[in-house]
Amino acid sequence: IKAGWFSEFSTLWPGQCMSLQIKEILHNKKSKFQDIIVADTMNYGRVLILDGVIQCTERDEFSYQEMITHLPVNSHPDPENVLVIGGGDGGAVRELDKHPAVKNITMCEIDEEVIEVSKKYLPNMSCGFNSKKLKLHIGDGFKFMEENKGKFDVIITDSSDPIGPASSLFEKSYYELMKKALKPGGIVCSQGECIWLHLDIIQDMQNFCKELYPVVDYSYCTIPTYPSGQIGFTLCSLNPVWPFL
Ligand SMILES: NCCCN[C@H]1CC[C@H](N)CC1
Repeated sequence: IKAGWFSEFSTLWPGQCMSLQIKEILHNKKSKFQDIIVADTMNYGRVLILDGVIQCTERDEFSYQEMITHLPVNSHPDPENVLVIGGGDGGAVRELDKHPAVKNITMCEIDEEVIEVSKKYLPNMSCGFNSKKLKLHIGDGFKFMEENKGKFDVIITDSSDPIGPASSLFEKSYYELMKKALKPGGIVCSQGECIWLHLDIIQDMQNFCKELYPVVDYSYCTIPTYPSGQIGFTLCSLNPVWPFL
């Protein structure tokens, strides 16, 4: 990558790619898990790129971070204890901290270097790490889930794509684990990919979630720098009665 244009090629969106004009590369280093790049762009502010995939830009991240957090916590009558798997840029925690009913935020992020890079270059997102409600764990969300049963009112999986470190977070066994980690009436909200690109993954996830949770749905937001300009959320609730309030 050099100052000029960054193009987001991936087998997950064949035959298309989003490109951003780059003003300056601020960080470019491999962590234990992935390549981490932060760059300053022409008109999206700073961008975080992991293994060549755009994770968030300062200009449009709010669209995704607000939805993935406020959809579940505003669908729950008393979302006191919230778990975030992933979310190392800090934006999800920033949003959760705003909600008066949220008392405890637990975060489990596998790559500590993403947090350090966000603290250094993405202050508008990493401000979330100043939350007094936050308890931070560095580790694998899958393992964390196995060790934390019946503790959470809401679980948010703010992950990258099902290639590399995040692939296990898109499997049925992970949703079985989350179900055990929820309190009665708990709600799950996960980064759910894009209907224009991943309808097969989405359909498969909706089907296996319906075997586990009484209420399963899919929501989406528009976000210009994600592939096809939008991304969705897989929502599951243990409370069978909508609205859960
Ligand atoms: N907090 C941002 C998490 C990143 N979310 C994903 C990044 C990769 C995209 N292709 C899909 C969303």
